[in-house]
Amino acid sequence: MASSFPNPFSSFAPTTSTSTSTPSPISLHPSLRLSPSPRFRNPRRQSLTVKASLTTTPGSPNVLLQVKNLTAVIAESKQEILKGIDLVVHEGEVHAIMGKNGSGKSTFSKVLVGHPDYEVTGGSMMFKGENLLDMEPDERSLAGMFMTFQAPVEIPGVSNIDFLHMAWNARRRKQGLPELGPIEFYSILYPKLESVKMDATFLNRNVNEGFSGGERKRNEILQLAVLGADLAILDEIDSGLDVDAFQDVAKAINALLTPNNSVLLVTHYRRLLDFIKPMYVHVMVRIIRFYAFSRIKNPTGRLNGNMASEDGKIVKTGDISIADQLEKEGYKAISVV
Ligand SMILES: Nc1ncnc2c1ncn2[C@@H]1O[C@H](COP(=O)(O)OP(=O)(O)OP(=O)(O)O)[C@@H](O)[C@H]1O
Repeated sequence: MASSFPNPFSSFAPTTSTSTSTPSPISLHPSLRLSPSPRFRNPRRQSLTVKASLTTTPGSPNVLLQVKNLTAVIAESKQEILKGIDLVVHEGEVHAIMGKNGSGKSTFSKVLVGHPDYEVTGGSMMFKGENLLDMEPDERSLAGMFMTFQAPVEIPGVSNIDFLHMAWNARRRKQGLPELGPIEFYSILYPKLESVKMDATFLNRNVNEGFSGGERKRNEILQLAVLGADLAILDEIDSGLDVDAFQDVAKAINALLTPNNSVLLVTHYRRLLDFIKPMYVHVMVRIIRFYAFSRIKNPTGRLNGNMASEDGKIVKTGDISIADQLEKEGYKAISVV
């Protein structure tokens, strides 16, 4: 999607409070408790009954995320973007989603974390056995979801360190643990800064304000490293990174992988998958089919017919060889154009 999607939390008035006991009502990252807003409430959340059952064979990894026949529209225009997504992610798995521009990859990622620009119109999304449709964005984050955005937004008036500290303490509260003061928190933060090779001066700058594209991406990975996640959804984390930053970020992500947490990578580039190795590669693609409704040719010499697109779906799933095939042959290897 275009690099300038709106701040999902722009409807919240920013505060500059640095108090750790009273969470700010604003935040880009939903780890911070947000004041509930009707805009965030999914009007269908009560009516969409999830029938998905999360069954696991003894000894096999637990299902972390199960998405069934998910459909979603743009909240404002009601244009349907997701047209029946199915996806299962187990603990410890890395999945990559590839696909042509505009096929719905970012929309899917944002729908998973509850972005208010979209409304779910059907299907189900279960995370750790809980119905995501019953959870606000901050609840999804506190349950262990984390998303890095293609274009991370600025949060004027909130320093990076205060932001991380508040988000950290929000997680602690959720876990029933005592909050940490600034000094204790810094001792946790400092090694993470080193792990993503980020200069400490970035901590006192307002979140993403004036950051270069690559610095924003690195800052997102710092947030992930500090807060942790059971499911990290990384939307084009590789875009805009120089060669060194690319490797630093990939290393930092790999260092976060455990047998219990999972990563969903949205990427256009095979190269990232050399560093962060996915077990599954899914392709979302705009398939355009031509249906001839008459054998009679029109004056241009073409058959009369209709074009129908089948985007907003995962059309193919496999291993890394799919990414190799796309690299060599492009999406025509998969789509019918
Ligand atoms: N808030 C929105 N308002 C209007 N159109 C939108 C909105 N969100 C998504 N779309 C449209 O939905 C389609 C899918 O967009 P999305 O950003 O999900 O694609 P993508 O697969 O991530 O693309 P890219 O690879 O270019 O990032 C596009 O045609 C996009 O213009």
